[in-house]
Amino acid sequence: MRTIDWIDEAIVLVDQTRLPGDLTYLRITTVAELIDAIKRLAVRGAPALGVAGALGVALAARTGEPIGPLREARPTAVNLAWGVDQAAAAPDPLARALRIRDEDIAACLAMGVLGADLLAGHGATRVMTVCNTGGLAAVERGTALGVIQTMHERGTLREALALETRPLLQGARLTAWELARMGAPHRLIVDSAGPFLLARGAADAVLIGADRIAANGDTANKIGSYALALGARRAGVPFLVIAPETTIDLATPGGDVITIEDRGPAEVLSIGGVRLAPEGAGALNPAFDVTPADLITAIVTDRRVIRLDRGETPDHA
Ligand SMILES: CSC[C@H]1O[C@H](OP(=O)(O)O)[C@H](O)[C@@H]1O
Repeated sequence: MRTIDWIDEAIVLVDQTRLPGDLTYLRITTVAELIDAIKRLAVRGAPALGVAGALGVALAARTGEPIGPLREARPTAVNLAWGVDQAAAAPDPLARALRIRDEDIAACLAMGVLGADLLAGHGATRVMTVCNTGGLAAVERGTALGVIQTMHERGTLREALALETRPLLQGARLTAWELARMGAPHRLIVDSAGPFLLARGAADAVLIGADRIAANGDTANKIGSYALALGARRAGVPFLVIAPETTIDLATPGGDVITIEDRGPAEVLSIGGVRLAPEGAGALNPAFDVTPADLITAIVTDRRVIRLDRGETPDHA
């Protein structure tokens, strides 16, 4: 099952807003439809957004729609703008987009091996993760959850603890769905339990994905990642970022200048269309946070392991 693909002159993608209840696909034939799917997280996850952006340029070549609004549809994941730029600069945008798709499939396999090898070296069998970083966030297999899948396939996964990931519940809805499909041992936890469970020794390592990695290693990822990094450091367990090279943005010097998507109060005040908070309550809803490089043990990409704990950085490793 590919999360996103090009089939019969259209983008076909899993509608992730319907999971875990229904596995359904959207057939996208205009850039406007693609932008809507990106904004409502029918398609989501940095690598998947890179492929979507590139395929969107191929659509625009057919429909004549502008690509600027596509490039800006979500600001934090560097991959979306990168995918649009790559395809727009290519003589054949569709061919370039299909290569990006295939490169992502290979990258996720490579990250799984490098990450599982690194964790084996630490004797880690119980891992904690936030949000969703499986095949649903890429084309196939994914990043951090791709490492967990590789561990499971090798028989070295004792348990994955997945944060539910409020407010949109990517962990409870998507990661738990993917882990169940692969038959991997897992349990869900509420987000605020993560640091405490690390303090109580519930996991041997924390694995997260990334939406944008700055040149110094500061990493933007789903809200809650920073808290896990603080908890991991206090507990003395490795904190690993798993992301393809395409998520590294050397043009961004540090995390302080990364734009953090604000998704507005509604997602916090209600859930599944049911109002949680009293009328009149306000809410803050940053979709991502930034983990400083000095709290990250290593960044595992499809080509290398960047040991931030040894002074390496993405621009010097
Ligand atoms: C494979 S990295 C995916 C990355 O994207 C997620 O955010 P969202 O669900 O809002 O697209 C989260 O930050 C993941 O780590």
